[in-house]
Amino acid sequence: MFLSHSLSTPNSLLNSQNTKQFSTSTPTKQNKEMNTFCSFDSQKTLQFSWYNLSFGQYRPTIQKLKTFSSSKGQVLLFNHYKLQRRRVKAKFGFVDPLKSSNIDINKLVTGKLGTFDFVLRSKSTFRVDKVVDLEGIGGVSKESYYDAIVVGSGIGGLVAATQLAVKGARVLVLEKYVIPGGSSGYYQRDGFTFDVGSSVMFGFSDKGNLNLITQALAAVGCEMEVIPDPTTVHYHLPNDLSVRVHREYSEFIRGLTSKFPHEKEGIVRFYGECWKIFNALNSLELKSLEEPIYLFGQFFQKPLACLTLAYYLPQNAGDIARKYIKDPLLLSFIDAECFIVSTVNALQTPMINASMVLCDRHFGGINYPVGGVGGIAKSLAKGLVDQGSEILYKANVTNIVLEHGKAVGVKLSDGREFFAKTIISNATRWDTFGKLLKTENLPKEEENFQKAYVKAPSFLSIHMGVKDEVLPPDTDCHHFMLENDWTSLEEPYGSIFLSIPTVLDSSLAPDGSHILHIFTTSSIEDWQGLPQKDYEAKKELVADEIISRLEKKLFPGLKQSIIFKEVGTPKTHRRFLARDEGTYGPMPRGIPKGLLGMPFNTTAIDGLYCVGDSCFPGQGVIAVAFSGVMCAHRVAADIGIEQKSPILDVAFLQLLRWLRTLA
Ligand SMILES: NC(=O)c1ccc[n+]([C@@H]2O[C@H](COP(=O)([O-])OP(=O)(O)OC[C@H]3O[C@@H](n4cnc5c(N)ncnc54)[C@H](O)[C@@H]3O)[C@@H](O)[C@H]2O)c1
Ligand SMILES: CC(C)=CCC/C(C)=C/C=C/C(C)=C/C=C/C(C)=C/C=C/C=C(C)/C=C/C=C(C)/C=C/C=C(\C)CCC=C(C)C
Repeated sequence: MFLSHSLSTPNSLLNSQNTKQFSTSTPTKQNKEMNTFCSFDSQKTLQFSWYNLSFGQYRPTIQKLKTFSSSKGQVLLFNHYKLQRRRVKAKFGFVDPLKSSNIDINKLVTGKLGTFDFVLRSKSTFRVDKVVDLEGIGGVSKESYYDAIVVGSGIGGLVAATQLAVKGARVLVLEKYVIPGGSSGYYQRDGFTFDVGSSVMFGFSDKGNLNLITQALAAVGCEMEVIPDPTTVHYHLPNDLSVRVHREYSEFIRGLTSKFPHEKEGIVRFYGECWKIFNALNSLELKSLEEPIYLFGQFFQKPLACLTLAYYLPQNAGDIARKYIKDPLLLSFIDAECFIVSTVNALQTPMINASMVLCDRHFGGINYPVGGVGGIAKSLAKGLVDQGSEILYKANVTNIVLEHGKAVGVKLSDGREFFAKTIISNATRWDTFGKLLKTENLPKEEENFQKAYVKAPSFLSIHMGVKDEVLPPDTDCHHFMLENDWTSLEEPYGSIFLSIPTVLDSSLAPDGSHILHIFTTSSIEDWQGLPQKDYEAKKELVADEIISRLEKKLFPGLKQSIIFKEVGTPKTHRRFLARDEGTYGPMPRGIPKGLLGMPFNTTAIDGLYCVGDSCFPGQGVIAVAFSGVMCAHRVAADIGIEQKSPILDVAFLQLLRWLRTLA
């Protein structure tokens, strides 16, 4: 795989109009040809370092970059690097810079060594007129010791990594799969680009403080083109209750009150209370709630907003809905509103989380990234590299290495080891503490978490390509369907989620066709222990039933229109996302005290942090983005690149631990 990116953080010197590019090839010790290119300005100042994008099990490390002028007036630049298993010295020569006119400073400089592909990017400054020596590899390079290693490149992990990188930390992200994104990744088949998971993007607008995905991208110089979705979701519910959630809040309220005129006041008051919370959230600068200097600062600057949030922290949406609404059918509708984002009913959904999503869809609106959701992770990964940090794919972390009880590194399934000041796990807490850490006892904190939360079920996903004539005109992008019986809402296969992202972005599918991503909750137990043939047959059978239900209720002729179909089960989620039992995230065992019991990013293990959906505030792409922002702030404070007070920290973290026990 050979990648080329555009350089989004060019150094001012490299930006010079007079920048030149030149190339050469030099045999290495292994006698393999290597071609490299580099750029420099007319003042003969070079700026770059090596970056490796794709390789097998070796990780070249920059040791030295050195330059000299040859008798022919040529400029040569040498780089030593180390392969993980055995060391190889390599020389990189760059010839005749001043004669070359082939300049493209907007391209990252790419190179190849044997089977390795490289990208050269700007970093350090060198005078090109200095003759220097080439020897001197030895010991572990400082370059291979990181400020933070992030295990996993889901949105949670990537946001933590990029936020740290822009603060000046050197980060290494290790991803088991071949592309970034995890549940927010993508895959391509027969001309279709499928989103692995949800296509509903909250926090992706250009308004306010809560557009965390937009902000995470902007932090690393990326901006994505988006398509506004006029309808967040179209509900198709029992008793033919059909509700469209319009982007315009007033239109949504008008639509809902027309179905429940007797509950008009209750509707306005319930959603009004959500706005109170949303506005409080939106007025804050969002950083780590585990960092007391920041938190006290926010209390000082915005006491009302902070007290509002503190008040709602232990509350659930269902209780508040019941204060205003009496009609059981409308309360069931509120359950559905919560279920689609939390996989539990309103009584189990924290009020802060419900408010966040029930308002953001009208405030910033739901926006779909052109080219698919996968572009978000790709952009973040590129931004990370542009900041001088690194991401390795096919890097399956099997162990978190502890030294005197502190997390100091990780070990991969192929034997490679990497070390850092801090380790951040984007694997679920169940995977982190059940698999990656080989400690005998589960820390008390994690025990408490596992007592309060269970793994939410996974999904059965059907990705289909269909002929476009099967969709009526004005079909919405997102649908939620529960046909007959409200009691099936939370049952496996009870309700059906459907996204048709090609309604917004037709470039995702070949002409004349649409993508249907259908998913429904399903548990791994249903799919375990089956011989391969029976497993395949069961997939077909269950998928066929789901498609029949959609055909009956929404799209007559659906089966006949299928061009492509691929069915994934909880086992698929487990395999590709490395999530225990393929779980969608944590789900409260009983009625939680809002968000009070959710752990933040620090863990009982010194130097080990968690990020992602098993951390505060839970499931959801925007939620894990927030968890990434919080984690980066806490880690930055702990490694000394953000302000911290050790005394306050001890007291405050203990207080938070105690508060969680009240949940
Ligand atoms: N699970 C789903 O079905 C699904 C679907 C749609 C959206 N989502 C959303 O995405 C959110 C999850 O985001 P997230 O950032 O917490 O996590 P994530 O699951 O999206 O990403 C975790 C990443 O870590 C990698 N990983 C895990 N263990 C690893 C290991 N040992 N070594 C190397 N890499 C490893 C995985 O391959 C994955 O890329 C969910 O809450 C949900 O809202 C989930
Ligand atoms: C600390 C203490 C003690 C105190 C203090 C007080 C305060 C200040 C507080 C504060 C707080 C805060 C800031 C908070 C925050 C929060 C947040 C941001 C949250 C967020 C959330 C979010 C979420 C949850 C989201 C979610 C979402 C989701 C899940 C989505 C999903 C989707 C889907 C699945 C789709 C559907 C589809 C169809 C229908 C088709």
